[in-house]
Amino acid sequence: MTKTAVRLVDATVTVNAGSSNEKNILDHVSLELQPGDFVTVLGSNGAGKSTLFNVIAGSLALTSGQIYLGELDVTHMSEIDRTKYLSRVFQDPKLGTAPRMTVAENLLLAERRGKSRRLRNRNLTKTKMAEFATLAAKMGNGLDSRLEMATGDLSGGQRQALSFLMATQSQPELLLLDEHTAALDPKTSAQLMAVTDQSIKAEKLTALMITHNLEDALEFGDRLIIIDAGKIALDVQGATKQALTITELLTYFNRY
Ligand SMILES: Nc1ncnc2c1ncn2[C@@H]1O[C@H](COP(=O)(O)OP(=O)(O)OP(=O)(O)O)[C@@H](O)[C@H]1O
Repeated sequence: MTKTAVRLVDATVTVNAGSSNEKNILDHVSLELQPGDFVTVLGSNGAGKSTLFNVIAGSLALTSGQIYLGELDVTHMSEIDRTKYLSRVFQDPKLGTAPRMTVAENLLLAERRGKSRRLRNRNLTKTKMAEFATLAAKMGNGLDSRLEMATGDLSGGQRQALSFLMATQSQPELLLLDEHTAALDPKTSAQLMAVTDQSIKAEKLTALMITHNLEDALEFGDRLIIIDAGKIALDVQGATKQALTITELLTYFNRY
């Protein structure tokens, strides 16, 4: 049997059950990712992309179906407990970092992902600061020279780069990127996207990335899925993904 990184079996979320507004916002979705898969996720507004991420992360419970991380059935595991295995980066740079803490303190906190979150600043030794500077330097945006700056004083791009670093620094078994470059200007967004791609490849991370940028969805990752009305409407990988065009992708959006 092939090892899986994440597996959804018939995952369904029903809202307004029993009323005339009853709806499956996630509708019997079965999806399996192998370790190292980098999957881009497209879909129109309200299609169910965030719902998919919410059920994987544990912030929304399934009505029926199962979710596995590796071999572990996490269907009923709390969101907090799932952070031992997965990380999520949101669109808003303010989410995911503590504003009054310095960049180095945030990185120290992220190192303790899934363990006790008690922070001891004496752990920020010279060696640790040098290690964090090397880590931050790979973001290529000056974050490494701001390790002692309060995170709330960073630019949006630097803060989002920090969120990404924090999400990846302990090599999560699954990385959820929820439109993580959407709030950034085009240059900053392209820079973070390039670092994202490099990190996922270098660290062989398994990742799902929601984006509304069709070019990014085609350029990055080795698999692409489109969510439509809570279902997977398209799931392509390898050469089939490479052969996809923007025009073909648009046919999935022009139906509405
Ligand atoms: N708790 C809830 N109760 C009722 N309806 C909900 C709930 N959460 C989400 N929905 C609905 O489910 C549908 C899917 O929402 P979701 O946020 O997953 O879409 P999305 O694809 O992420 O959209 P966007 O691109 O706008 O972020 C929407 O119609 C939304 O209004």
